Amino acid sequence: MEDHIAVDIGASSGRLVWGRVIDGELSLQEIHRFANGFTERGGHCYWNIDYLFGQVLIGLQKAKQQGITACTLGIDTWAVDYVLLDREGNRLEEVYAYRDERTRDAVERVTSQLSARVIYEKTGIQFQKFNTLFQLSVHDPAQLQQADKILLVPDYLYYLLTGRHINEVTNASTTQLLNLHTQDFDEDLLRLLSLTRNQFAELVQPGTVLGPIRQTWREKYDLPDCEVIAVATHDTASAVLGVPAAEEESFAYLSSGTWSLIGVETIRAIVDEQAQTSNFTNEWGAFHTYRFLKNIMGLWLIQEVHRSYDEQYSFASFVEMATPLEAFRYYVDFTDDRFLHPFDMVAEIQSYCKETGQEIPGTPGEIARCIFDNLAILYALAVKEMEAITQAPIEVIHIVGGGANNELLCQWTANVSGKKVVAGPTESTAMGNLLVQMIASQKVKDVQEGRRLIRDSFVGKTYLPQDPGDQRVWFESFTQITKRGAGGSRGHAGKSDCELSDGEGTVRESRH
Ligand SMILES: Nc1ncnc2c1ncn2[C@@H]1O[C@H](COP(=O)(O)OP(=O)(O)O)[C@@H](O)[C@H]1O
Ligand SMILES: C[C@H](O)[C@H](O)[C@@H](O)C(=O)COP(=O)(O)O
Ligand SMILES: [Mg+2]
Repeated sequence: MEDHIAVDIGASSGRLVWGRVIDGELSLQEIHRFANGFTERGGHCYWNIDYLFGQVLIGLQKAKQQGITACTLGIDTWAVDYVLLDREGNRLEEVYAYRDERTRDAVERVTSQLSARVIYEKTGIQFQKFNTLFQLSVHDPAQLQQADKILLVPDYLYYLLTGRHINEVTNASTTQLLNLHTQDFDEDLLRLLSLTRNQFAELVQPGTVLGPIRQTWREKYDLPDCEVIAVATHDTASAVLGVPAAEEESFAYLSSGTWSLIGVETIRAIVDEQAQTSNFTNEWGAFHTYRFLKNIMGLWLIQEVHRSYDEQYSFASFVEMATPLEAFRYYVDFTDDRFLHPFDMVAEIQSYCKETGQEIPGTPGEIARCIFDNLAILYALAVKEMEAITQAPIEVIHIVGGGANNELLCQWTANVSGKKVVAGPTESTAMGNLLVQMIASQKVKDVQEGRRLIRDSFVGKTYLPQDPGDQRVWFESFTQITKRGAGGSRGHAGKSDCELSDGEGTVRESRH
């Protein structure tokens, strides 16, 4: 098969991207783009999964109209959220969105039955209150008992397309239900949830061929003849595959979209106390790797500010307004759960600054600058923590996803971390999705060859650190103000504060 189509659905937008290797380069074309986002009804947050599946079919129909008659197809989406199916394959209810408040106390409830340390040693997954483990722990038990199959969102889209039940491993690992040692769902955790193994599906690796699209869709829509392939269906796992790193590079990736997922690729999980205290995760990667990473609140913050200002400013204009302003006038600990789903993000940021005795950002540019500056500090802290935990130096940070377009944030990530930053590709998730399809189709030999193809096919932008002199001031001010805290529920990140010593750039760790 020469043509490949990636469906990449993030929390804020989705896209279908056509890819083909032409004269030794990866040629891409965006075929269809659509908005995504959860809606709130009756005090709960839901995804519109029927709308999303409809957009996939519309995108495939557009592909056929553009002359793609036969192709492979892969789907990736955000993590943790799931669908309950009955024996006939019908959805038992709406699909909850992970920002739903129902899990506010779920971590404490679960870890009172099985300790956090035991759960972390079993799974290696960061404690985020919206992980599937915690969502299922607060789900109506009667509904759970009726579930014949529990599929994650991309698994469900694959099921709708092909009729096949699967749980693909990279996304299944984000449930915090997979056992690192057995490489299967953990029996103790399933028992704690009163669930059984056969309520989940067959665990499959990226590259597994699932078959054709069901005849029922091909009769209703004029679709290409597709060979559907399970890719790295967790969008971040695909994003990591699409990072154009050279084989010899010691690199960190930063998948910068709604979330900022910053991490390194490892071949073994790291589940020591230091990793747990710093709330790093070991999500499963493609080809038997692990994604040792940390969730940082990300560009959700500016997406919500965009909404607070009635969408009158583009993301590019926020960057333009923020760029000329003084750096680090405000310090905000965006790991605090209060920023996970506030009613009004602008007001929440202003309240935090008032509560911590700081000046209050008032203009859209000041709010944006506050967000970008403090994200840069959190990225730099995560890099310092990873170097301390893995004992491996990080030479370059590859920023991929929509955030690669944010020149201010890319530059200040370099300034505060002291590392070289390479920005792009924006569509690394789609490229990683295509990469698995091309490996499965034997068009590309392996990940290294695929990354070389991506490197040869697009030009990234390099940012070198500037103003290294002020780093210590920024870190120490951030640490002092955020340690004072501002009320609100702190994130489940057992944060360790890395502080720079006297400017040599070495790292001295201090812990709460
Ligand atoms: N031109 C731009 N300038 C600045 N930021 C941008 C630009 N384009 C996209 N972004 C940022 O990228 C984010 C979306 O990234 P994306 O990877 O598409 O998110 P997701 O996959 O989570 O839906 C936006 O929220 C915005 O902050
Ligand atoms: C809730 C999860 O942590 C989240 O989905 C994250 O893993 C992720 O995949 C974010 O992807 P975006 O493209 O929505 O930023
Ligand atoms: Mg994304």
